[in-house]
Amino acid sequence: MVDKTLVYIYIFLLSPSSMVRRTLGQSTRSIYLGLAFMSLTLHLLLAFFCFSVLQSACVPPTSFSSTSSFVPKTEIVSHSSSSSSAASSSNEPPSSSQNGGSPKLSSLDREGKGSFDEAAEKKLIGAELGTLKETTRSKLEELFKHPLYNLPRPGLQDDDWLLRLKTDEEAKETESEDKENSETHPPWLQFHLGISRWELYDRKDPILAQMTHYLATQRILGAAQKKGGTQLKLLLSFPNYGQALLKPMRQSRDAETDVNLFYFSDFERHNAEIAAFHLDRLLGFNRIPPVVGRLINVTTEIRDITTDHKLSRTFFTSPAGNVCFYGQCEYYCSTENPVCGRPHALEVSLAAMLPDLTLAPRRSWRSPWRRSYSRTKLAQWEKEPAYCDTVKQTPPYNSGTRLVDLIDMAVLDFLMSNMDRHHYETFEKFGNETFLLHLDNGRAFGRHSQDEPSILAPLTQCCRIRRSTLLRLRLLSLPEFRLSDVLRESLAQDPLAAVAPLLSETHLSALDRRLAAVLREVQTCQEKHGDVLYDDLELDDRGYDHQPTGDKTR
Ligand SMILES: Nc1ncnc2c1ncn2[C@@H]1O[C@H](COP(=O)(O)OP(=O)(O)OP(=O)(O)O)[C@@H](O)[C@H]1O
Ligand SMILES: [Mn+2]
Repeated sequence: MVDKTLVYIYIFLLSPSSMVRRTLGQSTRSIYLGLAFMSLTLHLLLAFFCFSVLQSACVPPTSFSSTSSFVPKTEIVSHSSSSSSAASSSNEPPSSSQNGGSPKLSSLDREGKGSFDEAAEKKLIGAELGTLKETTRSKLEELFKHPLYNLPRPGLQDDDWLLRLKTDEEAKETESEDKENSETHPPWLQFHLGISRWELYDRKDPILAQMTHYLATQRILGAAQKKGGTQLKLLLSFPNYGQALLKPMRQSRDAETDVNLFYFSDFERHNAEIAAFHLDRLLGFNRIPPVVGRLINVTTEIRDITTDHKLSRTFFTSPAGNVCFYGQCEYYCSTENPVCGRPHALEVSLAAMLPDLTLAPRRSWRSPWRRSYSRTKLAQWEKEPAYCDTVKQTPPYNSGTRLVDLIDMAVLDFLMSNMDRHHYETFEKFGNETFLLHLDNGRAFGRHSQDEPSILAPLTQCCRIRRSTLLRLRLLSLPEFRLSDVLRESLAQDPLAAVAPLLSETHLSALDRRLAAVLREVQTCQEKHGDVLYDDLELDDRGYDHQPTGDKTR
């Protein structure tokens, strides 16, 4: 800066004065020289002032330069690195550096506490304001420490696991070998082996973080269209035979559903699939397969590697120079509704695939509260106020946990405003005594400005709810664990959070509003009925409930 000032003075002194010499006479020359001298003096004074007074402003803040490395706006390379950059954008501290790069340690519920130098942070954001403690405490971590998220798990017998690798005899013979194998199994296989009668995964199992890391980072070896359903989705394959269900981003994240579109013709959203997985986990259900966001290159990671000709021939370059495709399906698979990269980069959701149907067949159940899927007709449940009485007497809703499971699902769907739950699935192996799979959440989170009370019909019409569910909902309505706060924190761990928050603040606050509505609904029920709560906290030690639906009440 000093050099620059001197150069400017030099130019000012010499250039104009040499011109003056050529054009003016002797008398005026002395006036100009006088002026030049004054100007030089003034500039020297100015330079001196800058040195003495403004020196600090000219020096880069070296003491803060180290902090810039804790907010890396880096490329999405791994679960842990992306989570730290995502957390930084919401003023959360990064996850522990010990977790860096290691999928094993980047446990989903350990986010929020890091090795970041607290003194440096105090300096940076001004701890004297007294807000530091508030901003660094992880509500998510606290929530998962709560006893309601650590209830004793039912004892599991052989027939309570979906898959088994070996018979008992074999396992005994090769116990150590077996243990070794379980450490080298690819994450998707470990995920499959962890599916039980009562839940899809154990929230505390490190395999969950390994699974999302795997989906977010593995090389894509194959991509083909997946049949079933109405909208475009792809089946990706990874090394070690892993697979994922891909749903692409089709519209801007915050685009609200067109008010003139029926729920069954609304676009599916990749961020809804991701957010639904996080929400279901926060509600303590663990009934949605792990879903993670990923930024893929449509050209190198789909177009160039796919052997699915029906898919590859729908690729084109748009007038804006973006690489697009549309595939073949019932809804929105046309040139007018392309899925486009920017120019190659595309946000997608990747869901872990469930075990193949040949290994673990599933049963699909039509929901008793299914909508009519007609523009003109109403469904039975919309016309009959006592509809639930009929359902309660109809197997499998007349015994076990099926009815309250369905009500759990209705609560999840109401919170995220998913009107498209026409069917649900269960694993055939477990018969009727098992959890319900909450698959296909692509049409959730379409509208934040409105709530859809009809989604809660199973709760309002039956006036039943699991005790554990209600207690967790109450917990999530407290300021210390506020649903919007824990979901924001949870979603910040997804790699795509580095691109933009997965749910806008408007959607997050809609969740708090809807949660309050659910609690009001339960309150209204309790004022009218005596058998609202289904006490699932007193089941037998295998999680079975042997009594008819009406008996486990409080
Ligand atoms: N993670 C998964 N693993 C294995 N199969 C899955 C998974 N997710 C979904 N499926 C299967 O794929 C089918 C289609 O998926 P999905 O329901 O998400 O598609 P869709 O186009 O949204 O369907 P719809 O148009 O009926 O709403 C599902 O019915 C389910 O059986
Ligand atoms: Mn769908």
